[in-house]
Amino acid sequence: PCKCILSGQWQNDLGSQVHIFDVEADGSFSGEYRTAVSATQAPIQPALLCGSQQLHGEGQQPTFGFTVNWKSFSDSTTVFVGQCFVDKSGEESLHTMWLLREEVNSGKDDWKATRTGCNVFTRI
Ligand SMILES: CN1C(=O)N(C)[C@H]2CS[C@@H](CCCCC(=O)O)[C@H]21
Repeated sequence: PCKCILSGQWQNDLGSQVHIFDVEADGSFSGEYRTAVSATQAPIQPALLCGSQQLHGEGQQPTFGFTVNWKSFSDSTTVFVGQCFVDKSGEESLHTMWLLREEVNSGKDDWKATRTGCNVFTRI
């Protein structure tokens, strides 16, 4: 069964939505990230993402990673890394950790430019 092929629509507890397009034979994919919360007054437009997932073997709980280039925000970038889990009733979830790097004006602000967190996405 093709469990945890990441193609499709996902949502997290912050209300963000991720649309992952087709996953290639080498595991690579692209997609869009729509945040529900806006850090600025700029209108929210979908940000592009690209990444890859493990596809080898029968293990149906593959690891993956992807990068989001924010459009309507402060020239920041987020990288996500995680694993897809399937529960007893076949429900899939993406357990991720992320690093959000904002662009700061000078190197002396470099120390405070990266936030981290963890986040779970489920299919919608
Ligand atoms: C909405 N979010 C979300 O669904 N996350 C898992 C976290 C990690 S990416 C961040 C949004 C960053 C928006 C761009 C910016 O504010 O510079 C936050």
